[in-house]
Amino acid sequence: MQIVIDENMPLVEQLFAPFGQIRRLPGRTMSAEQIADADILLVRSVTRVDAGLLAENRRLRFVGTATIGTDHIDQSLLAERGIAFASAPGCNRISVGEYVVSALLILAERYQLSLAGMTIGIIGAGNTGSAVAERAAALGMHVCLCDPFKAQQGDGRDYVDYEVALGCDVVSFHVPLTHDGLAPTWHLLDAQRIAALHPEQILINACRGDVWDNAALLSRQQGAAPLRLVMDVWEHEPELMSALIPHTELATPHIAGYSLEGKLRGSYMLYEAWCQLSGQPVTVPFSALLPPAPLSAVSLGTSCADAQLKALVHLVYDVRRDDARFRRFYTDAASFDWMRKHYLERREWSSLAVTGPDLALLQRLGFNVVTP
Ligand SMILES: NC(=O)c1ccc[n+]([C@@H]2O[C@H](COP(=O)([O-])OP(=O)(O)OC[C@H]3O[C@@H](n4cnc5c(N)ncnc54)[C@H](O)[C@@H]3O)[C@@H](O)[C@H]2O)c1
Ligand SMILES: O=C(O)[C@H](O)[C@H](O)COP(=O)(O)O
Repeated sequence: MQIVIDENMPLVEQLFAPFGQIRRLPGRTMSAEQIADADILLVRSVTRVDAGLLAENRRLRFVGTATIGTDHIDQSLLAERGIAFASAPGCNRISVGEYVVSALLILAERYQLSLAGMTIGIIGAGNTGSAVAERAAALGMHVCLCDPFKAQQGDGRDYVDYEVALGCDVVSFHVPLTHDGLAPTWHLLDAQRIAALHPEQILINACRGDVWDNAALLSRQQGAAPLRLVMDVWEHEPELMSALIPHTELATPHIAGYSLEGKLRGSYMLYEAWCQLSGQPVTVPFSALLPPAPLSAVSLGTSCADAQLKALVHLVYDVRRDDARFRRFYTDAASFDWMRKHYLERREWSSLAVTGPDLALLQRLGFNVVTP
């Protein structure tokens, strides 16, 4: 079998080599001709899998995207052609949650804010939104979930309307990019709502760039009352509106989900899906794939006060690392993709074993708390 895979997908040789011949291609420029003979096609968010890409292929059996987002996949086309599909729901939810907490800790220090007691509106209460909610609640924030679909289904959690969530001290967006249906998310944060926000609010976008009207944001930021923006995703990536970058508090090149664990889980979930589809046993355990973390253990002599918590969080991952790199190296679309392809290794908090007294908060946040 011919297996075509995005060049940025980790682990695929260990996982898919037993099934056929692997050919890696740059995801953003994959063409119909290049994938004409593929039996399996594994992509990431930068490859649009549509009629154009599949125009010369008559043998495809399985398409997988090692991502949570699926807005780049024409799923109805795959269904029409009887091509099996899998994505990687929740694969990097923890990575996104940790990205948002790192950003909040940094802005709290920058503006002398106390996160405890502040309100956070979370737009989209699925895997990533819930990961943020869990961590924000652990830090004492008052969480307001906005998700009309989950509110309608009922899951025991309380929900607020969008306009209420937009009034919170922090508003973090975690919705899929949708253009139709009951509550489409394209430009969900539109010019009218951007104008109504107050300058002390912190807005975070770690879902899809097109959920925010970036042109309207730029004109707001160029005015007398700019907002406090944390932007990981940008409208029209990788051709983003670079004039926005200097007007943000933190700016990164679509890496909120790029922990090593998150990326490996994405590939692994497609391996599991293919094994299930093809009736073959899963022979490689996920635990065998994770390398040891560069820093694996820390012992705290005293209980974990705010300062220690911040130090521990940023010992494992500090979003300022990626912000500085982005501001220094971003010049054009190619540099955007280059920074993502050559992303520096980043581990999740669970990779750090912490011992010491009174570590309940660290445990709630996902650190590997080891009782002595
Ligand atoms: N920046 C990154 O690296 C990164 C990482 C992971 C996911 N993402 C993006 O974030 C999106 C969400 O990820 P997830 O794992 O939480 O997905 P999910 O499917 O688990 O949750 C999305 C939630 O959004 C809700 N929703 C849909 N439309 C809404 C609306 N108009 N208003 C409020 N809520 C709405 C849905 O009901 C669902 O509960 C993904 O689709 C992807 O595009 C980005
Ligand atoms: O949808 C997702 O999982 C995230 O946006 C993820 O960061 C996408 O990463 P990419 O496929 O663009 O490398």
